[in-house]
Amino acid sequence: MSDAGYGRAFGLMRRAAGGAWRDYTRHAFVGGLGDGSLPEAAFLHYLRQDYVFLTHFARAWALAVVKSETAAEMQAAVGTVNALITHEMPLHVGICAEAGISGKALFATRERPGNLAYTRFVLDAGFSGDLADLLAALMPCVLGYGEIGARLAQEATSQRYRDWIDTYAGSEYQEACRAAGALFDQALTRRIGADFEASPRWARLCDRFRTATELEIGFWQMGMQP
Ligand SMILES: Cc1ncc(C[n+]2csc(CCO)c2C)c(N)n1
Repeated sequence: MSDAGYGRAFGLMRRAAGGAWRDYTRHAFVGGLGDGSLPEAAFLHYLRQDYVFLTHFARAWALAVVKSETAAEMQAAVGTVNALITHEMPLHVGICAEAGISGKALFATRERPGNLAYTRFVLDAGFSGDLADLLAALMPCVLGYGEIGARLAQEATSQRYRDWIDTYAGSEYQEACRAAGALFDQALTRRIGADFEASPRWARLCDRFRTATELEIGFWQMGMQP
């Protein structure tokens, strides 16, 4: 598969991540969303953990505002902070409420270690590095879900998790992925030059991308263990 139009840096890092990318985007949890075999208890457990995840993910995008060097970078980052807090997080609250999980129970969710490791890894990439480091850690999440949603929309054999699939396969999210990929290319070009692979920083940036990808695999794994 190509980079799905999510930009040049993503295509290169995705390839450099090797089997980890495949294990993330074709995990058994993803297969269960597509064929409807994922137990509801696992899905709801995942959603509750994901709510906590999004809280810290919004903090990481807020850090991207802090680490921005241009108005365009600031605008892209703050737009994502806003989308996360005003759209994505209430969506989780709504789905959980429909399933009988109150806001109080959702907000009291205890964070699993793998969840904690992932978001604090991303935040640390930003605290200890620049916007290139931070975005390398953020991209597997943003673009991986875009790729998974687009594929499941074609291949799903069950309607059970159709709403979840449609959220990520939809044109609005796919457009957000193309914008994130463009931001990533521009931020890297500004900081390491246009010949990404020739930069002395490239290997380390690829490492951050791969580690975040491995932490996504761990997140699916956690989702299957309510
Ligand atoms: C574990 C986990 N990984 C990725 C996503 C997807 N996601 C998180 S934030 C966001 C919007 C833009 O940053 C998207 C698509 C998720 N929900 N949970």
